[in-house]
Amino acid sequence: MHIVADENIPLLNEFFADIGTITRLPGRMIRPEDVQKAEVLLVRSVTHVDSSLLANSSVKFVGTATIGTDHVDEKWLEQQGIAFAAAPGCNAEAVVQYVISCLSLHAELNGEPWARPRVGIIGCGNVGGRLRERLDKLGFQVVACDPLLEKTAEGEFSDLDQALDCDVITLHTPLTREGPHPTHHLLNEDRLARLREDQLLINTSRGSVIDTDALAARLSAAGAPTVILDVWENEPQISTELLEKVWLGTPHIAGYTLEGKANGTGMIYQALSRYLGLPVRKKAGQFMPDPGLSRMTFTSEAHREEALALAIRATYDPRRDDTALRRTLRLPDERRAAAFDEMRKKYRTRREFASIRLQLKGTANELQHSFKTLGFRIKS
Ligand SMILES: NC(=O)c1ccc[n+]([C@@H]2O[C@H](COP(=O)([O-])OP(=O)(O)OC[C@H]3O[C@@H](n4cnc5c(N)ncnc54)[C@H](O)[C@@H]3O)[C@@H](O)[C@H]2O)c1
Ligand SMILES: O=C(O)[C@H](O)[C@H](O)COP(=O)(O)O
Repeated sequence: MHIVADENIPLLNEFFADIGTITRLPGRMIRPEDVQKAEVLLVRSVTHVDSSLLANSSVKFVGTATIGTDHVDEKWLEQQGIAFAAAPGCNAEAVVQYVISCLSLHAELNGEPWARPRVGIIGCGNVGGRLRERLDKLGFQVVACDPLLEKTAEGEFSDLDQALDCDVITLHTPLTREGPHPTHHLLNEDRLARLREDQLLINTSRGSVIDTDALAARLSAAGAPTVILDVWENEPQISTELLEKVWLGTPHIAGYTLEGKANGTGMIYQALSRYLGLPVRKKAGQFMPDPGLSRMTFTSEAHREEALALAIRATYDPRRDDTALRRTLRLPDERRAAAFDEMRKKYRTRREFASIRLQLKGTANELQHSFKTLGFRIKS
């Protein structure tokens, strides 16, 4: 069996070498001639999978090792009888931890208590739903907006305007252009105009959920909100004007923990195995190496806010990725897009909170509760 795969999918050999022969290609460069004789195509978010790529191919199965599926024409695949599998939720935990790190950093730099702001979560699926639960347990006031879920899911939901009125607004919708609640340019000029200077807006969903030109203009006007962007319109050709104006900008890596990426590969391996009628023998967890940092100790002196900030930041500090992305502003225009992709390709090994075991010596129960809620492991 011939498998064509994006070279940035981790653990390709470990999961797929005994299923077929793998041809690895840069995801943005996969062409119709590359897949013509392939039976299986494995991609990440940068490969557009549609009739123009697959019409003359022998591909029978497409897997994307990502949560987002806006790069795949699922309707066309279905019409052609081509099986399709994505990896829902694979890196949801990574994105939740990215948002929590941003919230913690913002609170610390503004001298604000950690759990004070009201957080509006727009889109409450795998990422937003998990974030909602986590923040609820940590004592945040959460305003959840998800018009597609509100009729079926438990819990209270609010409308978009209520979510957009919160101290922090965080976007977790898919990118959609059709249906009753399309998200393309959901945050348009009109909605952006209503945001206030004291608000923090975080986008880890897809760049086009916000209108770039309108946001750049809003950030140049008086009373602009603080903005953190992980995702951008027209990646990898992102707006340098916008990057200069946001508080933190990262190169679409919110989901890039080792666990998140490996889960994505593991999920499409499972789907392909089931499709081929093969036994599912491997799991992402078996390929996880020991983390570089595996233990931290806090004593009874530990102040809750500082201890949480320290542990969160030791695991992930968004300023590191922001600094690296901002360095690309110095490059000539024609090299910037390649640098964006290169940062993602060579992204360091980032681990999740659960990879760290905390030793708590006589600390308050409240601190222990917060650490556990965040997902750190506590050494008893
Ligand atoms: N930055 C990253 O690295 C990264 C990583 C993972 C996922 N993502 C993006 O985040 C998105 C969300 O991920 P997820 O796993 O939570 O997806 P999901 O499909 O589990 O949940 C999305 C939720 O958004 C809701 N929704 C749809 N349209 C909406 C609207 N107009 N207003 C409010 N809610 C709406 C849906 O009902 C659903 O509950 C993905 O589609 C992907 O594009 C980005
Ligand atoms: O949808 C997702 O899962 C994420 O956006 C994913 O992390 C994107 O990473 P890429 O596929 O571009 O490597």
